[in-house]
Amino acid sequence: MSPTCPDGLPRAIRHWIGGAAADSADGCTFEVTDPVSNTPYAHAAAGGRPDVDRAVAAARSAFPAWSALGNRARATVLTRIADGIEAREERLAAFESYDSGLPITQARGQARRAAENFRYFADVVVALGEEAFRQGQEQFSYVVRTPIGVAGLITPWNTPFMLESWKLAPALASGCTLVLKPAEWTPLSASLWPEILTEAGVPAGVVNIVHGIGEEAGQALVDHPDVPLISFTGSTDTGRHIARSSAQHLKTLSMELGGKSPVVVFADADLETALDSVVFGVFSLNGERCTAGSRVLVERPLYEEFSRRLAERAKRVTVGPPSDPATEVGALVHPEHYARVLDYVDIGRKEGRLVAGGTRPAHLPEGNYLQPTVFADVPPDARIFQEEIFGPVVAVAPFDNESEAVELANATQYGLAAYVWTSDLRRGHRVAHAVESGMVWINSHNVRDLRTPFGGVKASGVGREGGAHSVDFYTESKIVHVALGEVRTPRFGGKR
Ligand SMILES: NC(=O)C1=CN([C@@H]2O[C@H](COP(=O)(O)OP(=O)(O)OC[C@H]3O[C@@H](n4cnc5c(N)ncnc54)[C@H](O)[C@@H]3O)[C@@H](O)[C@H]2O)C=CC1
Ligand SMILES: O=C(O)/C=C/C=C(\O)C(=O)O
Repeated sequence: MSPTCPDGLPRAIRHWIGGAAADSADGCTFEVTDPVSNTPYAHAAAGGRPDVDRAVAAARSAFPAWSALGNRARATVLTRIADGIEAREERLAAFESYDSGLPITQARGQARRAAENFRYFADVVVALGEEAFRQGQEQFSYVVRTPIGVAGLITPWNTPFMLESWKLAPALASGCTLVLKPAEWTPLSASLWPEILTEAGVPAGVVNIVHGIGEEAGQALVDHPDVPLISFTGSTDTGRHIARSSAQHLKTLSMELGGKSPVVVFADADLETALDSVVFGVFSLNGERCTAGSRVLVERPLYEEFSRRLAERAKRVTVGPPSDPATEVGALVHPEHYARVLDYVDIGRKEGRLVAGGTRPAHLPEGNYLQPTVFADVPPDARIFQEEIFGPVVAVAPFDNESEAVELANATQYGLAAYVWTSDLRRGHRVAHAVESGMVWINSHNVRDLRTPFGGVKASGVGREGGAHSVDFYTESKIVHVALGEVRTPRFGGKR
């Protein structure tokens, strides 16, 4: 076990079902490792169908009372959850950083964002009104919004607790009860939910957590007939598989999938700010980020200078132990993922020109560390231009004019985020409109506004979450029409 293990590290990570910690029905567990020592530090319960069945049953029995509670009362509980997260910021960040390899300073930021998610959705549902429509003096129609039932939430390993909170908060605010299946590589921070939720007064059964392998616990949740909705964040391949499985029950789906987000830098851009943003955008969170700007397209007159300076900056990024406050890039989550990223680096050596990184830092002989890596002159058909690497690796390519920039930006199957840098705002908006992506930032890095729709197009996902979009997703709308005046129904079948 790593010598830097945080205080209070559990040796056993258990399910949370109906308000109580639980082992799997068959007693199965799996080993959980940290990305610095790559040795097991705990065993986690490996859930299967019987565990998911129990969790769904608990969520179903908690649903009537929770959904009937009313938005304001649920918002009060959400605010207490936010308080509980904030009170544990340090422990939460230490757990997250230890388990996932995220630098501790960034893990603290993610813990704060998790609390913000709960405060934000508490405010959203308190402010929520319902729509009404009037047709002159004849008819009045109003929308009744009801929580959809038991939500199935399946989350990834890249910023585990924050992304769990991004689904839990709107689901709970909307009146759903839920079953969460955290990612198996990073179950540690989810082990803090039970004490946070219990302290906040969340009734037993409202939130249930089943740990386990995706193909077993996750699949059982997707297949369960009493779970009408799945919110999934993860890889595009798994998303496609879940969509196919969900078709059987016609489930409501939200899919936040992979990305290969372009950063388009025009020659008139503010070079220093654009550089800062590109470096942060692809190397923060270890590059394990769906919205990472992992393809940088630079207008020809600026291309050589930009590539050279990006390489220089990448070489100066501090790679180090996740627990060190000076660390900017920590350890990649798991040896399997590390090997996959290294494979891409080998592929990139043949496809582009390696100008920075590509190797393990000399001062870190153990652990899943990679020096931030920059490939220049990457052609658009290269695998490192097309495929999501999900690590600290960036592909850089030149373009000659605006239409070529848009063509290159759109030349992958993905369409999650895009970034445009130019001092010509008209052009910024034109490019933003032409780029095929769910989100575009102009002269800005990935600054989030929780009121805005979050999600992608093409292979990057289906649906939007964030703000009112999340409430729409976790509720069903029913329209009630009522006649206001005299009713003149066309008469069939003769006179009265
Ligand atoms: N936020 C994002 O955009 C993410 C993208 N990825 C991409 O995916 C690649 C592979 O990562 P993986 O860990 O394999 O991601 P994944 O998509 O397999 O895992 C995400 C979640 O889905 C669950 N899952 C897996 N198979 C399932 C199934 N059949 N039914 C229900 N749930 C299932 C997993 O247990 C985990 O909780 C990464 O290298 C990266 O490129 C991965 C995680 C997050
Ligand atoms: O900011 C959000 O709400 C979501 C961010 C998600 C990612 O960065 C990710 O999945 O990598």
